[in-house]
Amino acid sequence: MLKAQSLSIGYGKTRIGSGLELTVQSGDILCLLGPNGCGKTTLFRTLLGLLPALSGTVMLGGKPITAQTRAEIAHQVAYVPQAHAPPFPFEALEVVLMGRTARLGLFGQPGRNDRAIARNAMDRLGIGGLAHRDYSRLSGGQRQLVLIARALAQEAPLIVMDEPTASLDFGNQAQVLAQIAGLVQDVATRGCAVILSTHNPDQAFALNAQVLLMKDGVRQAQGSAHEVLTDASLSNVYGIPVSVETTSSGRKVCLPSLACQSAPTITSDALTIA
Ligand SMILES: Nc1ncnc2c1ncn2[C@@H]1O[C@H](COP(=O)(O)OP(=O)(O)OP(=O)(O)O)[C@@H](O)[C@H]1O
Repeated sequence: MLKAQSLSIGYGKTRIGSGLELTVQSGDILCLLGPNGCGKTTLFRTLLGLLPALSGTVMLGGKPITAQTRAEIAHQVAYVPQAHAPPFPFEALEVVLMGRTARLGLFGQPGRNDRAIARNAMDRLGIGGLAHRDYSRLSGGQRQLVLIARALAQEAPLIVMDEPTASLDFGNQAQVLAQIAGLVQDVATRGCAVILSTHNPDQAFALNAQVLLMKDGVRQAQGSAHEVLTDASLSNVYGIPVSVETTSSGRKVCLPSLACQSAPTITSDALTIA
């Protein structure tokens, strides 16, 4: 489905990361973890063909992504960005219908089938009641769910989500994680795959995901959450003592030390918090 080899990422002459390798197949969940500024969004933009790789290759559906049109890419991969308020007012349903764009002709208008698919996607996420609300006036969490519904309406076999739970409340975080788990198992979606970034390593355990743990644009560890997320690797990447514990129900959780630390450093050439 998606394969990246020897990938260097960045902006013009500014290299943000290098030596990145990943393969995603139907039914996979790949979780990108790493500190602020380590290059997760830059990697996403490169994998989506929105940003040229500085070197290396991204193959989507067996073809170089650079050789494919936006419409071809959109048939294969949907992107859920972090939610921002748009400058123009749209109904939430219209935003979800935008997921159908690549399936319409050049001047095509969404038809009854497209509307049904968009409504289904909203119902599936429990936000059918928001269909006619002004998207720009929804809460951050509601907007995030609308963008996830837009990706579902796109019916692409791979969904890339940039911090999909960032602005969601506790309950909606669990709901979205459950949807992600359901998507990759669901026969109706023919076992799609999901790549997501998160700042919460517990989510990688909850999803039983594959993990790419990054720091300064470089892979620190890669493999199943259970192999990769250890006290040592998390402490190293986040610069604070972290302990991975197992709950009485057998689930693993990551507990950062709250003892006073020296100031955390945001990686790369980004800010350093004093
Ligand atoms: N358009 C750009 N031009 C140059 N540098 C950029 C650009 N956008 C981002 N960067 C830099 O690239 C680095 C990686 O940023 P990126 O957004 O990929 O990190 P991230 O891991 O997604 O961070 P976060 O977890 O905070 O969202 C940062 O140092 C950032 O300042």
